[in-house]
Amino acid sequence: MEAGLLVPSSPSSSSLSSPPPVILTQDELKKIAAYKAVEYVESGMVLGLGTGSTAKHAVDRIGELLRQGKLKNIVGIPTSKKTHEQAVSLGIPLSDLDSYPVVDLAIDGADEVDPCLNLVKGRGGSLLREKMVEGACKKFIVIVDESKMVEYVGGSGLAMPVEIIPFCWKFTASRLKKLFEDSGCVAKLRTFGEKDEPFVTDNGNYIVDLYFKKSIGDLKAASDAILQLAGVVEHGMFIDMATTVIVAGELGITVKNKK
Ligand SMILES: O=C[C@H](O)[C@H](O)[C@H](O)COP(=O)(O)O
Repeated sequence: MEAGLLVPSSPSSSSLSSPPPVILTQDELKKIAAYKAVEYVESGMVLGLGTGSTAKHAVDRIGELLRQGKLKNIVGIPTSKKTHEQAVSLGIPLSDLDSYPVVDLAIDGADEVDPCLNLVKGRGGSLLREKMVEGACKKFIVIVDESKMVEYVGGSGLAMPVEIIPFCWKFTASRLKKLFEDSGCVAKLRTFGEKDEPFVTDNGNYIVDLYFKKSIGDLKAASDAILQLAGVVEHGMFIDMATTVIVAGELGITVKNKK
């Protein structure tokens, strides 16, 4: 585990008063984590490019280093249409898993990280492509600000997304809810806009967000149960997939490696 202070110390020991501590915004913390992760990128790598407000900083940085000639021969595999567009705008050469079934390194954000480095992802709706790309990686670095650290999956009280096919979505949502009745599960179709239209993923599917009042216990058992339901495409629990998590907080960067 490494740690580095973000808050500058007093410039000289003779100063009578210390400068006020620098309060970083959540977005600045995300950027710090992202830039740290990009230090692991080497020329010639096939890179999984994550999605979301944290991963966006990493993709920007990769584009910048390519432009400066400090990185060369990178092939990016984007995890969403949005990241694809961003990478194209930055001139990052792109391909896909059909051509590159093994990815050297992926860098992506997360919505929750538990003490065993299990994740919740997909609050931005990109969980399926992310899981495909990040499941094909030799190394998967997760970048978060400290607000994403939780005691257990679902512990933030926010959504655990499940991508489902649109056909009879209410039926699938009620079966999902029933699976986790003991955890006080609430299942909600993700919608957007004034008309509450269903949110549609890059793959043409819907998302049902599951909210838990308490821990769902064994994550592998929960995963198996969800994936056994016909109509479910994928869920947002990324169990035992992250190899490194970089956490940026007010007191510095912490790098947690999988044991
Ligand atoms: O679908 C979205 C992805 O899983 C994101 O990586 C995740 O939601 C974290 O996003 P952000 O960095 O914007 O908090």
